[in-house]
Amino acid sequence: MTDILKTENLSRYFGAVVAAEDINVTITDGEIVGVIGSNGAGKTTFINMVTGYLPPSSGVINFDGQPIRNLGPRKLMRRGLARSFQVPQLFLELSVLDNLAIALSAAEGRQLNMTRPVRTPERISAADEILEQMNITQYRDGMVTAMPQGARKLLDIAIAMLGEPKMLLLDEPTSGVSTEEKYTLMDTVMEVVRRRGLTVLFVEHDMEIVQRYVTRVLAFASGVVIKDGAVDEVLADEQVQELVTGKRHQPQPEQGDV
Ligand SMILES: Nc1ncnc2c1ncn2[C@@H]1O[C@H](COP(=O)(O)OP(=O)(O)OP(=O)(O)O)[C@@H](O)[C@H]1O
Repeated sequence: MTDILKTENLSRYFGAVVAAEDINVTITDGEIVGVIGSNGAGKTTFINMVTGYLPPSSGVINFDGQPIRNLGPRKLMRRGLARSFQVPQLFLELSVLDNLAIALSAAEGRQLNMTRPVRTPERISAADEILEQMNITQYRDGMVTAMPQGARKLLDIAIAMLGEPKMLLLDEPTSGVSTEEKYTLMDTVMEVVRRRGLTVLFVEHDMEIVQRYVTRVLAFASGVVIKDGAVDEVLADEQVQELVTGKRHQPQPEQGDV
């Protein structure tokens, strides 16, 4: 197993606010890692720095063995690092198919051009393939506004997968999604992730989702990683319970224990 993402002393300050400080994280190819932390803990700042949306104040980011700190989101996407957003970044008044065709055209590095059709046979075929894998084919020809929130999240993640990334960073994939929809959504995403052998890092507030889908957790508090380890170990940690999850996530005693 090789390292795919490595950060060294990665920091970001907004004036006097310490949004992230000395983040040292190494992610191995194929890992599924959860990022937890209370509001304002620095999770999105970390994801934004790694994906080129926010320049770090200091520190190093290596992806796939190369330094990437000065690269923007487009270049990173072409290197194989893609992301989805807490609020899906979609053209609401366009069809689902057009959203995918436009994203594919951007992934190919093309500017939109009135004289060139955005729907080419190759793009339609690639769009149909990902729609089927994400179980959202039924929405293909309708506008994004006609999709429920869970399906919009799946479309946003589908778009992130279009450039055949090696690693996917998901910012709160289940936020705003109903309790009934969230497991179906995560099962669908994880099946595609497994089939494609992707590495995933995802920010999540829902500890049931964290426990079910990740093997390793990074716990953030006040811009610092306070714990990095196996999911059960991190969720059982006293400091994590105090600062991130609350006491209700303490492991329950086995039946018969006194
Ligand atoms: N553009 C900005 N300007 C000033 N301060 C910012 C900016 N972005 C983030 N911060 C601050 O940096 C800190 C970390 O914010 P961040 O959004 O990374 O937290 P988070 O863990 O993602 O929170 P949430 O779970 O609420 O999304 C917070 O104190 C926040 O107010």
